Amino acid sequence: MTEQAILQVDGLRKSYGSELVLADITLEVFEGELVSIVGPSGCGKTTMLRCLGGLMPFDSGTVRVAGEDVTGPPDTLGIVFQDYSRSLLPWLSVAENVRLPLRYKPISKKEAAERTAEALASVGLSAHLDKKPWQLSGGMQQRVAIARALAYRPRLLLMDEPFASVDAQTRVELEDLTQRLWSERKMTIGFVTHDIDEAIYLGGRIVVLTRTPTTIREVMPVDLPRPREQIATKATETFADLRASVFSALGHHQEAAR
Ligand SMILES: Nc1ncnc2c1ncn2[C@@H]1O[C@H](COP(=O)(O)OP(=O)(O)OP(=O)(O)O)[C@@H](O)[C@H]1O
Repeated sequence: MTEQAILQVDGLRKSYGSELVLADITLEVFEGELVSIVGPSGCGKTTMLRCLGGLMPFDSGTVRVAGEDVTGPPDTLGIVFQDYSRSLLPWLSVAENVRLPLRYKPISKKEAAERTAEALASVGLSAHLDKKPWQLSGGMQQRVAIARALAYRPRLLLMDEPFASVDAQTRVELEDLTQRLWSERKMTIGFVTHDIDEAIYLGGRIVVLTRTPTTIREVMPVDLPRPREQIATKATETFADLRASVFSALGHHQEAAR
């Protein structure tokens, strides 16, 4: 059986006015993969995810999710953004925030309620259903945003620097939560980060982007067994070697751009 690409990006090009941001992105992500995408600050990571998620038009190229050309937000795709304070509605409870997008799915109210409860349980927030997002810590708010995406049951989940705004301890907890949810739910995840260790720790492959006008510099396989563990995995020689390789792939480009 051949592997099925859930995401196919071919020659994606995107400018803002005269500023060319994405020059040529060609990438396949296969069903069940967790792919990390790293790149220098401002290289267009968010722009790329917005194009992949059908939230923004692009100049040329094609994006296909589950075999369908992306012209608007695909039903099979969920996105978790970095800025949870803007993505959650402050006047709705935690449970209502998670349930909201399910209104657009052809499912009964009963099923929507079940999915909401199940998703919030899986991120450890069953005790906080009736609170407002602003009554929770930053890490808990990002768990709500993750639960909202899970309840939607996407085949492909894109995460845009989701843990960049939380403290270091919360960040490692959320990384482990992501790893667990990915392995339990057999989802496909595209995880954008500028943190090299996070990219290696989570990814089965790492896509390294250049600076703008952005292309893919390198795709590196991550040959580390799962489940990964924060201290043991990061202490391995393979992890250290990968850290050096990703660092130099990013740094090499900076040299070339001078
Ligand atoms: N809506 C917009 N209009 C015009 N230019 C934009 C817009 N959004 C982003 N840009 C520009 O496009 C480039 C890439 O921005 P983008 O936010 O996609 O990069 P990024 O890699 O996600 O950045 P960061 O590492 O800071 O998160 C930047 O030069 C930015 O100023």
